[in-house]
Amino acid sequence: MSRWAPVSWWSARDAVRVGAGGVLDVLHPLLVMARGLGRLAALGRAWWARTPRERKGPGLLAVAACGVGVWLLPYGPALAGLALAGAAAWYGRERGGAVQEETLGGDEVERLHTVYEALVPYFAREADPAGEPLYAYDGTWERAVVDHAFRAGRLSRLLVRYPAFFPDGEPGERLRIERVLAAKAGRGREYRFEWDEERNLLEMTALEPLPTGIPAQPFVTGPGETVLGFTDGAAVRRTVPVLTGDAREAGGAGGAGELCDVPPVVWRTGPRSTEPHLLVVGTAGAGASSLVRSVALQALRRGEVVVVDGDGGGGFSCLAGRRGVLGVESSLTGALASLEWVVRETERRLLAASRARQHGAEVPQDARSPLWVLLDRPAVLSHLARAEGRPDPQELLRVPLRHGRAAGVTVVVAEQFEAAEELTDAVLAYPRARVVLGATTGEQVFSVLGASAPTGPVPETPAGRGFARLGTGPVLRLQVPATPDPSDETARESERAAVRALLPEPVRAPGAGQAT
Ligand SMILES: Nc1ncnc2c1ncn2[C@@H]1O[C@H](COP(=O)(O)OP(=O)(O)OP(=O)(O)O)[C@@H](O)[C@H]1O
Repeated sequence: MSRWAPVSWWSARDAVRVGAGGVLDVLHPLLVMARGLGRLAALGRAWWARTPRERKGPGLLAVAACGVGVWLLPYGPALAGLALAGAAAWYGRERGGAVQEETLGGDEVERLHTVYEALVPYFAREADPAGEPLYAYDGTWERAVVDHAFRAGRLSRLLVRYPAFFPDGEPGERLRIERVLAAKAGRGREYRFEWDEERNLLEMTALEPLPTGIPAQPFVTGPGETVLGFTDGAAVRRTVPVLTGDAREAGGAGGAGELCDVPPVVWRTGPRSTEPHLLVVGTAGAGASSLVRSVALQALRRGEVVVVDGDGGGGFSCLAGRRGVLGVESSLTGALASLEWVVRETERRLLAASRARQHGAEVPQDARSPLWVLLDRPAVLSHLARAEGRPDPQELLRVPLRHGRAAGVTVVVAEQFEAAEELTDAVLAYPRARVVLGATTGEQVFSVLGASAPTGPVPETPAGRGFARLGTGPVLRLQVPATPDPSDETARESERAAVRALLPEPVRAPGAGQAT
């Protein structure tokens, strides 16, 4: 063939392909850098989105200060440019990045298939009119599993599509699916389930355990705010600084320790609160008394409390005779006397507030300062009252429960599930802030909170672990701060010391009886 013969079509295409490949090879470093810069920008955006509002300003300030520092350093900008290029190259690698996409191994494919097979009995239906049903005994997981992620070889996130006929509005049906998924994804972890009823999607995410052992301490809160416990970062927009238990132990009880920011469940009380009263229901020994004690210690920072300890074993004697504690009662007679006083006090406050308003004056301080009525296990006293033919102490709660919000009176009732049916209608109806504690069933959670728990079965339930719901808000996982009775020798000494440190000063010599 002559040197000058026309080039054939195929050889021209080969030449273009080789040329394009060469150009891509030459540009490859630039492409990697561009991808890395994009990923760094995405990480920055994600950090910005998850940073609480109050920490954004200081964060920006720190970044700006670093920028000025780098600018002033000799060769600072050049070194910063090199560091950025290095970071971009690292994050731009083909399989690199903070969020590394895993190629599915055989084991992972098998796990997804197992999960799919476990769901088939619930999501498949005989004689499905759909030509190719999503779930079938001889089907495969690829169409049903929309997204998934594995961490350390275990399923950490799963998004599945379910058929439209599945009754996803029924808590019982949901619970069955959640149990199956939690079992197949691996026991020993807690999972969050989110049902997207509009798109027939169910998302399961493996959760980190909540922090346990955070001791009682003066939490950074505003007036009328009470920290019930701690929850997931994604569930609330706020964090509070706390000293962790280990840090306090390291530094000695109450000593300076390492601070860490944790997301709290904050309950707001007072005249503008939509959830002015709290109901806690727990299994025996789940930590309901500790939660009441924790609320009492926080309430005493700004108000006065009356405590009724139904079975006398809740460990509230540490509060007796302290400033702001108007009474700690465990007998039926004492409880009735205290609660009758609370009723009269609520009415007095209402009257004083109404008179002040009529005269266009400010409501006097003694008619609006916070008064807390804390009842632990009232069912015991109700039973005794019935046996002795005396009035039920719970009936006396009707007035503060109904009018307490306007009178600055907050009621907290804690009871065990076994005796929950002894709670009166008023106690069950008025408290709109609710907590369940302990190893509870889905039905128990629903009966108290009026909504299902967002997570499946809890593998291990440490004391003080449960769920909280404020009004009609979402159900939040909850870990109550460790607030033991200071005389409980089974509790950790550092935690007991932390409670002792929070007790208000005594108003009379120890042993002189209870304040009334
Ligand atoms: N949040 C918590 N962190 C650590 N330990 C806790 C927590 N809450 C409770 N405990 C411990 O669990 C035990 C039982 O707590 P508590 O007496 O508060 O439970 P309870 O539900 O009131 O039980 P009961 O009604 O049977 O007295 C105590 O030893 C207490 O120190």
